[in-house]
Amino acid sequence: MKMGTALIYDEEMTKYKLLWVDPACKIEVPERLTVSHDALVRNSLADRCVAIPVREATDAEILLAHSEEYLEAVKKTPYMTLEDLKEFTLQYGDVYFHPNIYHCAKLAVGAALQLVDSVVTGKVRNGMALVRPPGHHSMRSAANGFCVFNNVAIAARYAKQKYGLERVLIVDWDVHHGQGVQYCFEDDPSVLYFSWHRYEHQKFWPQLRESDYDSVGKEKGAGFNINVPWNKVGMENSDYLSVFCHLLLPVAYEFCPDLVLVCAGFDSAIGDPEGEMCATPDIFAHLTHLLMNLAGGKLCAVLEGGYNLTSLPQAVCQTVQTLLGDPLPQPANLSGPCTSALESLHCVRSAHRPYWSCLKHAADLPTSDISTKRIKLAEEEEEKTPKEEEKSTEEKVWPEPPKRVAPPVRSVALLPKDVTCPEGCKRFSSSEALDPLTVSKLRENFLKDADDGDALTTLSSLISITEEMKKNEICSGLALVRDVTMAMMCVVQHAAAALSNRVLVVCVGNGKVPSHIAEEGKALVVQIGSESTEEQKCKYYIPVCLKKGCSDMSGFIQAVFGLFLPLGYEYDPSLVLLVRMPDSRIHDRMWQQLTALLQSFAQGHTLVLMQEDEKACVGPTASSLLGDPAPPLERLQAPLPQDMEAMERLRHRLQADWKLLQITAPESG
Ligand SMILES: CC(O)(O)NCCCCN
Ligand SMILES: [Zn+2]
Repeated sequence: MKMGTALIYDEEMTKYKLLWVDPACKIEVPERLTVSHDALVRNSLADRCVAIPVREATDAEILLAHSEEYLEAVKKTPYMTLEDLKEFTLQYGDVYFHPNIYHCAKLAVGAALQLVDSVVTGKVRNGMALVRPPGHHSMRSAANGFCVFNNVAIAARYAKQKYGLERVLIVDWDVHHGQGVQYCFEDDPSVLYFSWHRYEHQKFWPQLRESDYDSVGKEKGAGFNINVPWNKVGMENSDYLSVFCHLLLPVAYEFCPDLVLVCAGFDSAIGDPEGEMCATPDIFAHLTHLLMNLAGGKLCAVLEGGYNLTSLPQAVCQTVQTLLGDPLPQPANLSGPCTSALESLHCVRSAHRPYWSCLKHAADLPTSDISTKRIKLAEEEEEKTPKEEEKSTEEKVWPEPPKRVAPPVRSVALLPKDVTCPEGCKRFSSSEALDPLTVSKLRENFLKDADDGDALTTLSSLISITEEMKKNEICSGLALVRDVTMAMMCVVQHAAAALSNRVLVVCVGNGKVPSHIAEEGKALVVQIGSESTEEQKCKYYIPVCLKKGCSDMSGFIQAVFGLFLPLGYEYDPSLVLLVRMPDSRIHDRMWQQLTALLQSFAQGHTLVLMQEDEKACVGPTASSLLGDPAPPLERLQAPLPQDMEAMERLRHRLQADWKLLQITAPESG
């Protein structure tokens, strides 16, 4: 049964503010919370969530990440005069105190813990806590960067202690480095901390040497701290997606967390005065979705920063709407990552090569002088071509995120009569007959013996399904057919011709795929199997070979993140056709992960084709199409080196045509 999404908010946390002049702190205003919550209410998202009340954190909970002397000191602030508060604040950096901030800081921690309880106990599937003060900069004995207590660090410790979780992933997409979280867990292999942040070669606040990519963690925690420094402003959606696909997700799946906590700061969105980035609010729908199939969907998002009162609420709504399971928006103009982002991505992947088998094949980092020279060269290169993302004073403008309308029918199933329709799916029966022209075309093009009534019914039903997807009357569908290759041909032919759709075809397993359907670019066909099919003929037919075939989960997941997702984002199809070739030998869990992840594209319009003897796959496929989180894969062992090298060569060859496949800066000079 579909579990809900928690929303944790209390207006008490708006009842503190800056009481004196401090340019560094004036952006942290109560309105950040009110505009975010009001937007959720206005967009009818709040009432679709399960409202969970906040509570005050106990001393013991706060002491999970802070010292007694610090807690005792903060306890005194409610009784301080304005002068005392100013005095007290001076000992910390870029933060302010207020008579009510201690109360609000306890509520912010308590909100995060309530969210953890609701998600881990299964009362809800996932959720978001809208809190202030934020947390990720605060340290064991110091407030910092508008933060008093480290909400997410405490939540991670609390989840491990109370529920015995072994591994917790913290994803920090705030535009600042959560050094407080890094310090908390840098020697702890049970908490993987990932952060990207504006850095500009240590020129940007908090200007810490340890925020750079070579801080990989200490002692037993080596490898479990991942810093992605943004050395230029103006990063866009492509930069964020590239880092997710080529770094965070492969590592996160290898880590196989029991819980995902997100330091959900939205100052990494366009228009924010702190981040000065150019990623649009809808990208947070994709970032959220890409994390939702880890840990069986147990995801807790806790607000950190976000200071533009227009992009902040938009990004909060995009995040919550995805947590609720609504179809994703079409990703906005993906132009490929910029050189600076590629330099950073390359450096981080190289720094973490020793710790993650998915990065083993990452090219070696050149010796330091070459790398800085490369970076300098790359930057000079970029300087020469002034890009719009240079620091600009004029107000940034961006389009309102598109409305994400969930079609009346979430998923249909085209099944032989004797196969029961999974709960939540609607059995498809081709009600209206197709127009005779289409029927005659079907006969001549696809039917061996023209009067094969069943085949004709099946093919015409598939065509009807794609037409109803085009009209957004249904979101997705699955079909058991006698011949998946013929069905695939028919759908691609029709979708390309009649519906002028770009179709992404993902073929899982061996089998002859008539690559001519990819010829003119109306379809992008990627096929993954154990046979190295004939060399890739054209840009739109991409065969991926795994020595051990699709049963090799670690090789498969590398193909999904390193190839399928970047290709899919760049191709930007309006229909995804997922074809399970006969005896593909793919594990059900891997199949469900793939079915879930491919819904990143085409606003979730996914049509799954399976051979009719694969009845056992109908239930699991349907649950993924209905938005249930795919069950976690077990801990992945190393992918086969020869598979990874083959994928490297393939990626290297394709990246000229497909920019999102790049993971290193183009050879400069
Ligand atoms: C939570 C946060 O990361 O947005 N705080 C940013 C503080 C910036 C101080 N210059
Ligand atoms: Zn921030």
